[in-house]
Amino acid sequence: MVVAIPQTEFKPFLVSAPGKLILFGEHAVVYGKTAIAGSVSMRAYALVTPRSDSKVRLVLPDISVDVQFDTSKLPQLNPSELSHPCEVENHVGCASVPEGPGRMAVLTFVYLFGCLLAQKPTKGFTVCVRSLLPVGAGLGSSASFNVVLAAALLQLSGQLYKDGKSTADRQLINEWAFAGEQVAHGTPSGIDNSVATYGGFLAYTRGQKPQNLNSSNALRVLITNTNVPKSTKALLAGVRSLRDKHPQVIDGVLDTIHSVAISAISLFESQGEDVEEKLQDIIRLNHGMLSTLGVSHLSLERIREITAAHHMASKLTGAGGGGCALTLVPSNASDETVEDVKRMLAHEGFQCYQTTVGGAGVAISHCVGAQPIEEWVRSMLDRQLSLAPSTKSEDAGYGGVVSAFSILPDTAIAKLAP
Ligand SMILES: Nc1ncnc2c1ncn2[C@@H]1O[C@H](COP(=O)(O)OP(=O)(O)OP(=O)(O)O)[C@@H](O)[C@H]1O
Ligand SMILES: C[C@@](O)(CCO)CC(=O)[O-]
Ligand SMILES: [Mg+2]
Repeated sequence: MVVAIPQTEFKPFLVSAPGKLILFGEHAVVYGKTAIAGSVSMRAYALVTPRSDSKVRLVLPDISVDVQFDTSKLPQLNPSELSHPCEVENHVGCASVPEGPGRMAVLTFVYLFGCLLAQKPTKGFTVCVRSLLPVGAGLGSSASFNVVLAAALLQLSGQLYKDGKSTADRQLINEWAFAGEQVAHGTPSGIDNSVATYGGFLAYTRGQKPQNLNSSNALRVLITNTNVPKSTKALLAGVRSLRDKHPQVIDGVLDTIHSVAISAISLFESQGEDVEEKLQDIIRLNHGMLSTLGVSHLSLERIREITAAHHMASKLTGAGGGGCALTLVPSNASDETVEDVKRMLAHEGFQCYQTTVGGAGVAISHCVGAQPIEEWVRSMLDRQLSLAPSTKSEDAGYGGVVSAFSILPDTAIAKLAP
């Protein structure tokens, strides 16, 4: 049963969740094949603060959204009466949802609010989400956004019993975050929200419990953002239509991608001398298959060329069509070589990130006592960033996040409005 918390009972709280890096198996995972992915150290943060009126406000400075609704105007939704979460479009009623790039994010909020909170009289609150992840670049920014939003609304509805720490809490967060991904993308596999919820390094097959991978091979990975915008929804639809036209051919490609992921699992667990070389091979093979599916881009091919000249294999990661590429850096590559590659990539206008793979999933922290909110947010960000050991706060744009959050509470949040 849903029990909404009266506003006076809740103190501000902060939810965070990581982005993800898919090493092998994107797209094929949508069709029931296995993929391998891990969390990255860059995270999304949702700060939830109470209000004295009955409005709910959603502030998304990263995509220039600042909307406010009267709780009584938002639709009550029963998920079992909608054939798919994306149908929320037909139920927004008189709640005005902006056109443009923020529309999907707001619709997701309306959907989750309508399912989780609208049944009960709910006092007002503000949710502000900021992210250290590049938006729409293949690192799972939508999934971490959906995980923090789902966790925040579940927390407000009184459905989390252990602040998101128990298996049952995480399962619930993951289910609702998946619904959020469905609002935006139609047919996601669930891998992105699973990584953002559980964190770690895992093999994922749709409908099965994710399998934790304990890689004995510490991976050195370079992520390069092409800065070419792409639409995950359109790329998923493109692969679907190709498969509808040529089912046997495309199923063969998807099966090969599955075999690549299965080989990768055994390589991650083995110790042989040739493991790294074989991983480089299957990275190239996996990219070739993705290119066959039509989801590569000239910019991604350029990254492959530059890194190949330094004996490093690269592939697209995430939905493709632009976004990011990952490069496996051989353990014997000198720092000088890596810096050379990074310089050449930067020269082409690409942006490189260095991150570790694997780290904590969703985390919720509450503001307690009389601590000023700005101080508390800063200390929480410090603590939550330290969940991902390799992230240095200054590398990750920490200052930007704090300044967006620090002008909360609500009276000052108007300054964030575009
Ligand atoms: N910081 C954010 N604030 C608000 N909305 C966000 C934020 N980050 C992501 N989103 C939502 O997610 C959308 C981008 O999701 P999309 O799936 O296209 O890219 P991605 O998740 O970064 O890449 P991929 O799915 O390939 O890993 C944005 O248009 C927005 O709706
Ligand atoms: C392209 C895809 O496989 C990964 C997007 O990060 C889509 C999905 O699994 O939902
Ligand atoms: Mg996404």
